[in-house]
This record gives sequence, structure tokens and C-alpha cells, in this order.
Amino acid sequence: MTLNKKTFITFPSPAKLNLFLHIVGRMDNGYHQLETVFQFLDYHDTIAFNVTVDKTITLLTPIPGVDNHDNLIVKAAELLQSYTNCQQGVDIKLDKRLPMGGGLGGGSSNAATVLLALNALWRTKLTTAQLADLGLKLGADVPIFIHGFAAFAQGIGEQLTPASPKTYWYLISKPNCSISTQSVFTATDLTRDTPSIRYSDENIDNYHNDCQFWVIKHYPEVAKLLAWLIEYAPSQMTGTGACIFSRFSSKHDACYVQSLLPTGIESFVAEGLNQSPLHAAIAAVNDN
Ligand SMILES: C[C@@](CO)(OP(=O)(O)O)[C@H](O)COP(=O)(O)OP(=O)(O)OC[C@H]1O[C@@H](n2ccc(N)nc2=O)[C@H](O)[C@@H]1O
Ligand SMILES: Nc1ncnc2c1ncn2[C@@H]1O[C@H](COP(=O)(O)OP(=O)(O)O)[C@@H](O)[C@H]1O
Repeated sequence: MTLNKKTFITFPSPAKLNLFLHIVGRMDNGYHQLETVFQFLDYHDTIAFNVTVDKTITLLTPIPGVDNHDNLIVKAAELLQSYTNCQQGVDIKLDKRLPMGGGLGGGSSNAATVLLALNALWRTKLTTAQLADLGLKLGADVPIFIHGFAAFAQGIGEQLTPASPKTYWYLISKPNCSISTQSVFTATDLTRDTPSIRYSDENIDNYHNDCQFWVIKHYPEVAKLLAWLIEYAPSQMTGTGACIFSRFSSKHDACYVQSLLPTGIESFVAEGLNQSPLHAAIAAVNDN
């Protein structure tokens, strides 16, 4: 008897923070021109892949409320398969830890992990630049996860200059509301004219999140939690929210404030990273 045991290979799919987020203008297609610094977190979803010999792409662990055809994991696999005319398929399993719709970029990160992992496992040999271009079709945040280094980003978030912002321990707290990226970017009273900056890591504390001003005006849950957290540590919203990151110089201090959080607030503690943990895992596969 032959046992047909599947071999899954796993890769991390980390969260990102926007350490600040300025909106400096708007393009003709409605997309916003941003200036932001991305940093990664040592906290991630995990995605496992088993390559198959036919062309079927199967996500074995659907996300409740997200149809598999709309899942960025499936979309990324289909996009790479059709772009490279790859004749192989894959079974995929997702272990989701990142809160969804919180400004941590989980969906974009999942898409980037799929593109990088399958490019290695299917041996489709696209360059990082080609993968970032493909990823941009799926979301503005995908390229940063493909490149995997902390960066000052411009354009819609795809023009990247490497940066080395200080790394801290962060407490990430999610107010009890979810805010869609689109609802923030379609708001009439959002500030869109912050002057363009000449970025330097040393000046990062002078910068802010334009979306946060709008969100705290419209979501009292976020305003209340932010006001509470600011009493303990410098705190700011990431992306279009609703998650708030509070920075600490030690894990101990971050965990202490976490233990004091109001009941019912989802949270985790993680370290900031200037390199994505995904890239070491991809290098290990490419070396084999
Ligand atoms: C704002 C940021 C900052 O990192 O993060 P999140 O808070 O969503 O994580 C991102 O730019 C989000 O990137 P991503 O989540 O990939 O956005 P997309 O799927 O491309 O776009 C969602 C919607 O937001 C709007 N959008 C997005 C990016 C941008 N620069 N301008 C926009 O106006 C568009 O209306 C689009 O329909
Ligand atoms: N693999 C995925 N992981 C998370 N969200 C996904 C995924 N595929 C599609 N989505 C959709 O993208 C939305 C935004 O999710 P996410 O990327 O986690 O948030 P944000 O853009 O705020 O950082 C979700 O609410 C969900 O509908």
C-alpha cells in the first residue's frame, strides 16, 4: 500500500505598521498619493503550501465571510499561474492570526506571501520587481510585503526608499469597530493636502496619520481607546485604522499595559522589524 501523504511547506505572512501616514494629494483615478513609513511586526499569519501536478488551486481553510474567489490568497495564486502559464497547482492552508480590516495589511501580506512562496515552489523564476508589479494589481500594500524591507513609501505606497526607523516593542490594540479603507478614502472631510516631506528616520516623531484625525472624529470607540493608551505610551493609528500601536522600550512594559486594557479589547504584543521574516524562509527554499 502506498500512503499518499501531502507535504506542506509553511511561510510567515507578517503584519505591517504605518509609523505615520500623510496624504499629499489625489490622482485622477481617485487613488490617494501617500507618504508613509512601513515597518513589519514579528507577528504573522502562517500559510502552508502543497504543490500539486494538476492546475487546481484550492484554499482548504476559507475565511468566514470572505468567498474563496475574493480571497487575496486565491487571487494571488491564480494571477501568478496565469501570468507564467504554470501547469502546476497547489493546496493552501491559512492559519489566520492578524485581525482583519485593522490597518495591519493582513490581506496584502497574504497575497505577497503567496506570490513569493509559489514563485519559489513552482520555480516560475519571476524577479522581485515583476512580483511587486503583479502584486500591485491586487492591492496598494502588496509591493512593500514583496520587497520585505522597512521603507519610506510614496505614490500609492509602491515607490519605496529603504528606511531604518527605530524598532520598539509594540502593543497593538483593536477598538471594537471595523473601518473599511474605502470609507476613509471616499470621505469628503478627509485632509488631503499635507505638504510633501523630505523624510529622515530622526524626524519620524514629527509626522502624523491624516486618517487618524478623520477616524477619531467619526468613531468614538477609536477616540476613547486612543485617549486611554496615550496616558501610558506614545500611540497612533496604523493605516486607515482601526488598530492602534503603542510603543515601549521593553516587552515587559508593553505586556503590563496590555494587562490593564479595558475588557473586550483584542490586543497583542510584538516587536517591530525592519526586515520581513518571510524573506529568510523564501531564501531557504531557493537554496534547496
Ligand atoms: C491605507 C493603507 C496604507 O498602508 O493601508 P490599510 O489601512 O488599508 O491597511 C493602504 O494604502 C491601503 O492599501 P490596500 O488595502 O492594499 O488598498 P487597495 O485594496 O489597493 O484599495 C482599497 C481602496 O482604498 C482606496 N485607496 C487605496 C490606496 C490609496 N493610496 N488610495 C486610495 O484611494 C481605493 O479607493 C481602493 O478602492
Ligand atoms: N487573505 C485575506 N486576509 C484578510 N482579508 C482578506 C483576505 N482576502 C480578502 N480579504 C478582504 O480584505 C479586507 C481587508 O483586510 P486586511 O488586509 O486584513 O485589512 P487592512 O487593509 O485594513 O489592513 C478584509 O475585510 C477582507 O474582506
